Amino acid sequence: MKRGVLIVLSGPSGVGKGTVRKALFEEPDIDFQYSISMTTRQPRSGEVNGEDYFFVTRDEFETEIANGDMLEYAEYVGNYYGTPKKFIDQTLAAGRDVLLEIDVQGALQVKEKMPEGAYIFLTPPDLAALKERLIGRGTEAMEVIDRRVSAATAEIRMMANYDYAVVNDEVSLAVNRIKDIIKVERLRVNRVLPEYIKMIEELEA
Ligand SMILES: Nc1nc2c(ncn2[C@@H]2O[C@H](COP(=O)(O)OP(=O)(O)O)[C@@H](O)[C@H]2O)c(=O)[nH]1
Ligand SMILES: Nc1ncnc2c1ncn2[C@@H]1O[C@H](COP(=O)(O)OP(=O)(O)O)[C@@H](O)[C@H]1O
Repeated sequence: MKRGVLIVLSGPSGVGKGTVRKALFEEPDIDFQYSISMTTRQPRSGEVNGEDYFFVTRDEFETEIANGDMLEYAEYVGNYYGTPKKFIDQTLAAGRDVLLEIDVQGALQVKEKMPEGAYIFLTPPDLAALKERLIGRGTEAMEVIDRRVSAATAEIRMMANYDYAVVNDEVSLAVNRIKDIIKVERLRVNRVLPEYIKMIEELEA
């Protein structure tokens, strides 16, 4: 069976990853799965365990790490965030595509292990827009915002490690660009060829 495509949506904090990912999954014709991350941070009001994140204790998270069950993880502002490995392995093996929405550190770890994925970097139209979005979201103090913006400049340089750059000027436009990327990724020779090789081998057997 043809393996599914791993799609990694990443980019600096405040660029709109969560917003764009949610809008993408509201589209009627989406036929890929979302990899739900695990975190030790407290759920925010309205967040649902097993939908937004798997919310676990530090002990539980550290056990997962020790067992080798995390594809990648990062510590961010005192909390662990990570991607459970089993769901991704099983879904890709079943021929279904999976989307991960993770920070830049995490995406680079995944790329080392799974370079065959499609790595999408979401960019702000400019740095002023990034700062305005972080202010507008109203979840961080000004000092934290300034730190996130300066972290973002370093992260933008990491774009060199990605396959695609998608500007998040308008959410619906960014969503359409990502849908186009996924369509193209499914047509890459290295995804299609193994199936044909198998057919030829069966014919020759
Ligand atoms: N490495 C890694 N980062 C993650 C994962 N899930 C979420 N993150 C990142 O962790 C950071 C904090 O996430 P969160 O607390 O939900 O805040 P918010 O995304 O800034 O609203 C964000 O940059 C997320 O993209 C994951 O599975 N792995
Ligand atoms: N295209 C956009 N135009 C204007 N504001 C946006 C856009 N995309 C996201 N935002 C806003 O920017 C803020 C940060 O978005 P969020 O999805 O939380 O970012 P991230 O998940 O990358 O940290 C939110 O307040 C969100 O509503």
